[in-house]
Amino acid sequence: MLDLSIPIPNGKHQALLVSAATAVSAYYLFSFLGKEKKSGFKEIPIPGSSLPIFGHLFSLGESSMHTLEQWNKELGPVVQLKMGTQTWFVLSDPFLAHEIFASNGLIASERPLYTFHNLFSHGGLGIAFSNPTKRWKKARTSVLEMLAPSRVMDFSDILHFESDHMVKQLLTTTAKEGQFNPLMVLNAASLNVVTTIVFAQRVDSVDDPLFKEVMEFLRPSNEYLGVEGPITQYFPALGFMDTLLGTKRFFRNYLATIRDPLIDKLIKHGAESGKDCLIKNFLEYDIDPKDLIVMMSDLILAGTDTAAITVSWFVLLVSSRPDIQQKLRAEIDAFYNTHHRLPTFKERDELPYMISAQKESMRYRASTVYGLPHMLKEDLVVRNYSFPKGAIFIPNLRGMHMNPDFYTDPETFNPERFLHDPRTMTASANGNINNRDHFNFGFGRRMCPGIHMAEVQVFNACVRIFARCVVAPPLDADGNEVPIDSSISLQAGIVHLPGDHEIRFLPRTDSPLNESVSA
Ligand code: HEM
Repeated sequence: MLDLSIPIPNGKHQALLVSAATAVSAYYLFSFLGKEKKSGFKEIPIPGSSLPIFGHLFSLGESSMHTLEQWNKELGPVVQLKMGTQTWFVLSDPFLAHEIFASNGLIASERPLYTFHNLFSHGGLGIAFSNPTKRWKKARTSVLEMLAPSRVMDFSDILHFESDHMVKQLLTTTAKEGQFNPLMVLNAASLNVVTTIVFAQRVDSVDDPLFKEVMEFLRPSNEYLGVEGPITQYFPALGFMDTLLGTKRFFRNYLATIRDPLIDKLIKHGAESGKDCLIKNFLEYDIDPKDLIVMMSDLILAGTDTAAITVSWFVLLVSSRPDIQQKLRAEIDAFYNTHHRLPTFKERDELPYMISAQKESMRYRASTVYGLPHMLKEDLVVRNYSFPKGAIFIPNLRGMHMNPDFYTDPETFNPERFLHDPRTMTASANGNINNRDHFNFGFGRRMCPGIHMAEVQVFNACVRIFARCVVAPPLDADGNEVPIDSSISLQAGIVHLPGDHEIRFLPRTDSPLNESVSA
């Protein structure tokens, strides 16, 4: 294990921080990450678009992502970083991560509760940013029960409806605008799945005021709560900067005026609605109202962007690959011609290429690079590594997905990679680590409880997109197709999305569903 200790800032850097008030941020921190330690520093360029704004940075993580991936490649599967007063261990070995998080889950499942996580979770309530206490277990169990495969099956009509609606929007927006970034349409669809199931409420389009309200809630949380959150969480001595720059006040105010009222409104809507929805079940659990707000906001935060970005990466990756799209369409059409309807998730075995391509897309471009950090409750020795109590583990999911000891030729996008493994992602994630497909959903006791719902959502979305559309790259001014560069991405806090791009969804002329498209 190599120790890449990053020193607490010296006087010069401190002065720089204080004088450049608006520049205090992860920018500073990650410019350390962009330098190779040992003798002297090697600068690694940081994308010019990255500007530090009020203590956090939207896109700088892109640089840290490549730096950490490189360090893991050069230095081994565990890189130790001294982040001010904290010790981080960045892990890129899936076997080691499994040993730590799954085999030693009882002591490796805490969350580091930083300033903004603490504010977001109202002092450790909810699920995602709370420690594994009895209360957390009860809250997590309630979510696991409600998102269990049998329950998700009950929501099939909702899931199919939202996928169909989304495809219509993708087609009509292309017809109107020529080409566009589909992320918001995809976001509205994944939001609708969560809000319809939980609160019996949905938005009809990205112009719906409720959608805008939800986006206003999601953005700051995603940015502040990602691994590259504000610098003050690594240097408690700089805590005063949160006050000085107003970041704490901003975040408190944002929670009090945007997040909490929005979630409260959704809860009331669901509770009073005449329709079946999960909030009624949650209310039966006798959960403290503040806790309920945090739990529900965890679900929206965790379940909206992640699923939408997953679909966004998939369509981007195949947009310049007619050969792959042809195979996807052939499977769907064959199913349709036999059954006269589109396949449900239960019938996925008839679409092995689709399953494999989805898994590969999630491996090749995951919607989160680091997932969420875990913290160690007690000292732990695994193999010949010794991890101290309080150590923070950063699962480098991208590093794992590009690890040549786990995947053959990992840098190649190979949709056929998982043809031999049609298991659901839930089965794979809970099975033998040697055969796990990918690591998008994290590990052990903190593994994503929405894994099944996410997989069903992504499956439905992709089936319906390729049943009705040809996905095409954008055109330049001369009308020539310009392939989208999938190496350009944006590390936007918790999530990792494709760089800004445009794409086209063209109606298929050869689809057996053509009549329903024009209907
Ligand atoms: C493709 C979509 C999704 C991806 C890639 C994803 C990924 C993740 C990851 C990496 C974690 C952290 C795991 C860890 O700490 O080891 C997580 C946690 C979580 N996810 Fe998901 N997720 C997705 C969809 C969903 C959905 C649809 C929901 C629910 C509606 C959801 C709810 C949660 C919750 C509540 C947690 C916190 C669990 C805990 O801390 O105990 N996620 N997710």
